[in-house]
Amino acid sequence: MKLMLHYTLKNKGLLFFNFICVFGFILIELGLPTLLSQMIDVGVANNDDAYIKKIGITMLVVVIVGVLMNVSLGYFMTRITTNVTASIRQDLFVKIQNYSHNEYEQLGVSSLITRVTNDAYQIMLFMQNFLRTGFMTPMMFIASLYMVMRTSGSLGTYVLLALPFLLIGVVAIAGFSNPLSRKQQSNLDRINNILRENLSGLRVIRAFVNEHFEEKRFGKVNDAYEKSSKNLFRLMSSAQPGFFFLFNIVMAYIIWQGSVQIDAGTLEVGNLIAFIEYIFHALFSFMLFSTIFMMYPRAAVSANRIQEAMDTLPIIENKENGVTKTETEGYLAFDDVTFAYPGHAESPVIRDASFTASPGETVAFIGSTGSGKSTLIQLIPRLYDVSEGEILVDGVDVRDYDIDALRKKIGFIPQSAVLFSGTIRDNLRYGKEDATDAELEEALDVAQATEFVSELSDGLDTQIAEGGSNFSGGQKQRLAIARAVVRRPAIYIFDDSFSALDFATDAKVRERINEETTDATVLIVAQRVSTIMNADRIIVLNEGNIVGEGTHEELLKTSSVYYDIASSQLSKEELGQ
Ligand SMILES: Nc1ncnc2c1ncn2[C@@H]1O[C@H](COP(=O)(O)OP(=O)(O)OP(=O)(O)O)[C@@H](O)[C@H]1O
Repeated sequence: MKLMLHYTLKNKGLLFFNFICVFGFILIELGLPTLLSQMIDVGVANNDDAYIKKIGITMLVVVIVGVLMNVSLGYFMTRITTNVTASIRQDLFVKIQNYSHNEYEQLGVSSLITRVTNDAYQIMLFMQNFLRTGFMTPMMFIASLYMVMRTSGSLGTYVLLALPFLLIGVVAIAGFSNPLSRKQQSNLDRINNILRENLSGLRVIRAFVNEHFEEKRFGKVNDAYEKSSKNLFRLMSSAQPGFFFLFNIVMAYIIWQGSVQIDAGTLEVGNLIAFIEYIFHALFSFMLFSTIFMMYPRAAVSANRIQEAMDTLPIIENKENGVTKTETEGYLAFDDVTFAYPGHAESPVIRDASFTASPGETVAFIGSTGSGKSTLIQLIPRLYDVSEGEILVDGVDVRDYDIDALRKKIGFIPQSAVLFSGTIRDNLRYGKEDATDAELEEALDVAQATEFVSELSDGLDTQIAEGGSNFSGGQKQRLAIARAVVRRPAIYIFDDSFSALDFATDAKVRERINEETTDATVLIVAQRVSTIMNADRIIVLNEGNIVGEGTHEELLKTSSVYYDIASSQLSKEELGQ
């Protein structure tokens, strides 16, 4: 409720007009039966044609104004609803953008997608109803009830007697629907999760002929979603016939009692007709409001899920007034760095790591799989924060930087190349918004991508399909390298970014990078010794510890771990034996 209220109150002007329209509409709806009763009891009873005509014209004008009020209400309600949901979606998106890896893992990517899309949609549905019905019905109910009691207190008592039963029904249904709504939304998260995995892993599924298994897996969560939805909808739809039943009983009883009073001469026909209209309005308002009341738990579950995502604080916080400028560019130092993933404090993945890297230097990292190479380099752009020790970039602790300024110093090329939908040009400019075509072509040349891009009929304007699926792994990697080169950062970080390139291309790309990055600091993580053997310095990692540091030749002599890796990949000649 807090979330919906907060965003709704941002539209105070529109809310005011929404309220005016509701109020006007109610006055008109309740004025009509009064006019009708006057027409019957005064005009018709006295055969006064002029009076009937006068009231008739007044009623026509009132009806037209009522229609205009209703149309305007629709307009204001729609504007508020769309404003509110668009703002929620936008703010949530911005919030998610600022999450660190930890929060993505904690809340789950699929769940975050459901929150931005379906949960926001649930709120929109609720708001649409609330701003019209939720505003109108309480006022209509109270005003109608007042008119009911004013027209005939004795008949009105029957209406009052029926109310507690209606109230108990509504509260009970709202109570039952809350856990069912929560279950339904979390089942939707699971559907989204499987769908995402399936669509992105389609090739693997086909290669392993596992379509049937996946169908069964999806079927299971789909059934669970269907079951929770069925239970919820069954509960909601059972409420309406129940209310209508009670509604009709009250109406029938009142018409019967009203006829008895007319017979006895204590009630006039016009009054009974107006009375029935008022009861209709009162009970119908109650019923409509109860629908809102029953819809609320569902919207509240969605609002809570969005609120939870909004309230989640990223563990990586941007320092206020953080450092934006430094005297030098590209100096890196790890000082006794220990790191454990959040929630795994007892088993650090990096232990007491210390090393330096300077502009013009290429420092490589090698080690067995799982030794902590990717983790170590992710600490530099603060994708995670160190648990102990410090990382200095140009003499400043990375935690003391303005995070954007820090990341602008770095060109990060991750293990699996990520391309965005759009053209090749758009993707390359991701590194530098105002890069000229000449700069883009230069970067493509460094990444050895000129040839395949120029062979494409649309060249730089070629559209990249979702996930870059219209390019090979090696082509994607080269485009990702070019994107980083466009930025001309002070520090390049290649996280196993040459793995999908053949040996010749790998060598050419590195040669060109060496030529182009004479002033930059280059960090390369690799599995292939041939990729890093020419680096100025190689750091050997083993189970999170730095167990060797030096040139290829030095390490062959001093590090048994390095020697084992190298001897498993290189020939005796290459090993110099
Ligand atoms: N998000 C995470 N949460 C918890 N543990 C993680 C996470 N990511 C990695 N790890 C663990 O950290 C250790 C180091 O992983 P890392 O990816 O840094 O190794 P690596 O040397 O880069 O491996 P590879 O060469 O296979 O890419 C592994 O034991 C891994 O299970």
